[in-house]
Amino acid sequence: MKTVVMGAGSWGTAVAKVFVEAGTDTRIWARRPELAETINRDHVNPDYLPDIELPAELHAVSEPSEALDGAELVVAGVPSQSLRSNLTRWREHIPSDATVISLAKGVESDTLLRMSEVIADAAGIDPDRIGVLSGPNLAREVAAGQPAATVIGFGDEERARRVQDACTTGYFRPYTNTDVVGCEIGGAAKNVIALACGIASGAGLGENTLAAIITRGLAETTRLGIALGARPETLAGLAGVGDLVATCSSPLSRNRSFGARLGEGCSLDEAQAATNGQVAEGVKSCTSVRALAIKAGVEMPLTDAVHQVCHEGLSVGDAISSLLGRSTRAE
Ligand SMILES: NC(=O)C1=CN([C@@H]2O[C@H](COP(=O)(O)OP(=O)(O)OC[C@H]3O[C@@H](n4cnc5c(N)ncnc54)[C@H](O)[C@@H]3O)[C@@H](O)[C@H]2O)C=CC1
Ligand SMILES: O=C(CO)COP(=O)(O)O
Repeated sequence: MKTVVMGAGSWGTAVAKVFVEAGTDTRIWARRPELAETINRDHVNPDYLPDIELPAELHAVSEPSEALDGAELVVAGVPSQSLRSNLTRWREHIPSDATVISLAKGVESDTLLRMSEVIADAAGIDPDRIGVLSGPNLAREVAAGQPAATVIGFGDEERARRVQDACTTGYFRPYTNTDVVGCEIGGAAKNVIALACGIASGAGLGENTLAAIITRGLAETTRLGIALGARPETLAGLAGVGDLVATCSSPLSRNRSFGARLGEGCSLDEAQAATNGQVAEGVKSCTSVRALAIKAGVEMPLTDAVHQVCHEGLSVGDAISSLLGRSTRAE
């Protein structure tokens, strides 16, 4: 399955390495020509994964037309809020029978569309050909070859199996799942809950608090998923609880680290400045996930609190008091 990964950030680069190591003919598109040159010459991505040696077979290009030429599988690896504008540029070069998967974990701000819906809308691709790859996959750990599992979500199971074959290695184990909605909601919502965990941890709170946030975060994510047509088992699986636990627990998570800076008292701008250009998707998705929940008539108190802390000036102390001040109820 001739594959191109469109986006050479940390996750796009790690995923391209996995596909090459699974024996798949793989290219990577980097926006900046100098990064493509460095990957080809030095077999390293110095900005995002500086200490990881990339396979010599991985060829990088910076022209979308060249990258997409003859691709049977297109892996979209740019951040959620830039996916639409990129697809508009890639659209005419995507082969008409190519399969497309998204790596991005977010919900588009203006439209509240999930990433697979953005791909269908912006590139005019049949939804049967669109899927996602989502799971507990911190890029640095996967790039280092540490054992990890993930989910390939497609409505069409046969297509999911072909992608699964193209990225199975001795350390990377993809499972298939036909519940694309569940995979996407799990991936987008966990970033928001990881921000909440970071905020709590930055404010000096301990493991009991974090366990409560993770567990109640899963409950509100599952409520939203079910309201949008997801299967609860998906949210109890790798793309749900698996990714939630990895992201909420790891110091490698950009969302958790971003939240920790807010919890320590940094402003949103100060926390943003400390990311070195890396994306913390939950900062924007807290607002779009909250809006999706309001539209679906679902309560998401943690997501609402994260949105208010990030974008409405609510203090961390007031957010905690307001969450604990909610009326008591059965679990
Ligand atoms: N890093 C990780 O561990 C994982 C990330 N993801 C998801 O993968 C997606 C991509 O994230 P990363 O690769 O980690 O991001 P990153 O922050 O490492 O890099 C983002 C990449 O997108 C490029 N980019 C940024 N704005 C762009 C634009 N407007 N047009 C074109 N390219 C643009 C950057 O140059 C960079 O190559 C996100 O949705 C993230 O949630 C999913 C699983 C793991
Ligand atoms: O999605 C991820 C792990 O599965 C990466 O999380 P962060 O974007 O918070 O680093």
